[in-house]
Amino acid sequence: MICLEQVSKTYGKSGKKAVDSMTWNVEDGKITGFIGPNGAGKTTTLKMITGIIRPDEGRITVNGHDIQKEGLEAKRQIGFVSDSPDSFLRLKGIEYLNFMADMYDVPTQGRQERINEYARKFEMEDALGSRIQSYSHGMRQKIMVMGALMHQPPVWILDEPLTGLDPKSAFALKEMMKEHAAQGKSVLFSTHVLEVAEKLCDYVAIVQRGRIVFLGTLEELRAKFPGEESLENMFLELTKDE
Ligand SMILES: Nc1ncnc2c1ncn2[C@@H]1O[C@H](COP(=O)(O)OP(=O)(O)OP(=O)(O)O)[C@@H](O)[C@H]1O
Repeated sequence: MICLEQVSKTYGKSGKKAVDSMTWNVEDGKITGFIGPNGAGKTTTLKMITGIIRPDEGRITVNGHDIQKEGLEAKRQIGFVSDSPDSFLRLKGIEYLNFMADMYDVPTQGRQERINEYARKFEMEDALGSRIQSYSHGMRQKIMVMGALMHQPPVWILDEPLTGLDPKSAFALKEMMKEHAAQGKSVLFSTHVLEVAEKLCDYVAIVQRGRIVFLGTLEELRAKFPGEESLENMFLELTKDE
């Protein structure tokens, strides 16, 4: 479980809060979709949960570990895929996966089996021997997902994970997310694609100008808008500028 208590973040001296007093629990055993308009604060929130940036105020715990005070333990719980998969470009895919496995003390025994399994699921077997810089965007996305999952983290945090994936790989990742949640673990992912959120999520958190404006199941969201069928219209209503 991920717990945020009164978390805020302001960049620079603008005074405008990118994330504003956010209090929120991401439950185990569920897929939680994090949706909101451009600039609403999704990436900032995910980067604070993963310890990449520090909140100005508030507290974040991941499976009971405070990301500020017990960073290593908290980070061990997390597999994070960022929205920009353009890193480690000079490494070959296989080197990157072994690097990630080394970073997280994944035993060599069983490592190759895991690599083979993910490579098969994402049809990356033939690409692992090539440098990441030669990969397409979707392939880079896939190798980042594989790397993030090498240590079998209980908490998955994925920033726009389906962008650029071909239908087969998107299907494979969605199935993996469902299996992970079904094992009682957490999946939190951000998306702009409301159809994906509708089909995949148990819970949605809708963020607008750094604040959570709705948190609950899709049924609860529908109950708020009786007679409205379209998630898009509900989303637009919740996030419209006053
Ligand atoms: N490094 C930064 N420096 C200054 N301002 C930033 C920085 N990163 C984000 N912001 C600002 O913080 C706010 C929230 O941005 P964030 O990237 O978290 O939104 P988002 O919901 O992920 O947006 P998108 O859907 O477009 O990816 C925006 O106003 C953005 O301009």
